Amino acid sequence: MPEAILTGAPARTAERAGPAPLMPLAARGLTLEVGGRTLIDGIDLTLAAGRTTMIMGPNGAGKSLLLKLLHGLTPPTAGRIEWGGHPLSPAIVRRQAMVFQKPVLLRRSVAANIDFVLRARSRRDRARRDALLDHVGLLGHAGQPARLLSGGEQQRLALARALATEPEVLFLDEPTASLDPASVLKIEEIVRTARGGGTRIVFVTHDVGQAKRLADDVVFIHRGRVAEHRRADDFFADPASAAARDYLAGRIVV
Ligand SMILES: Nc1ncnc2c1ncn2[C@@H]1O[C@H](COP(=O)(O)OP(=O)(O)OP(=O)(O)O)[C@@H](O)[C@H]1O
Repeated sequence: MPEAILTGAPARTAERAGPAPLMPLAARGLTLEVGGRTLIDGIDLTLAAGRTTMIMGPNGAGKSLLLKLLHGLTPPTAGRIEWGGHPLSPAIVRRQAMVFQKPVLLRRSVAANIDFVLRARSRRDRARRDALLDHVGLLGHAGQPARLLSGGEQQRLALARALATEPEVLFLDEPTASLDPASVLKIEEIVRTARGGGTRIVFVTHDVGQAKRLADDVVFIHRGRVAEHRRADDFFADPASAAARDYLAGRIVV
């Protein structure tokens, strides 16, 4: 079974030249104002290839909005985003996928949810679908209506749908926020495998333990700005910003 089916991004080698790499990401002066409120306030951010970035910060800091801006779901009111030196475009967005806290699924069977994505990419093939379902532990549920799955299973199906697009960048917005610990670990394992296969992970979480388990680097957002962006070990050992220090110490940060 080809590794890419399970892990997301196909290997890009000299022999198999594809489009230019999406990384690094460079966001400059990224700003979003809505109704006179500055929700994202001049963010400068550079993300290198081959890593898992965890985005952390208190409620309302702007984490989800940042993800939506980077993935092109919301246009900024000022600033720019470049992926691999190119402005964000529909072609770039198609090379990325996003998973939300509430799984986005079709009211069809588990298998049909994957078939739909594969067909949209002209890659429908039963072996491929079954490999994806097996990878997320849902092969035995293939014929069931997706809406009857448990919350954790639905989220694994949402992840399988995202992986079916072979994303080079996978955005995850609190995908495990309402799940039990066993489901959380299963999803983390799938994310880890995707990263191992070369998919760039950008993951919003409130769960400090999860961030420690997965992060190569941490972006801490506070009041629509990057309070700090550090290697994970450094961030957790000695956060530089007062907001992150308070957050990690369990103090209320507003
Ligand atoms: N479409 C929108 N229009 C107006 N305000 C918005 C919109 N989306 C988000 N906001 C506001 O922007 C701020 C940041 O929202 P965002 O969802 O990015 O926060 P967050 O850091 O992800 O928070 P949480 O951890 O609670 O999910 C919040 O004050 C929110 O109410």
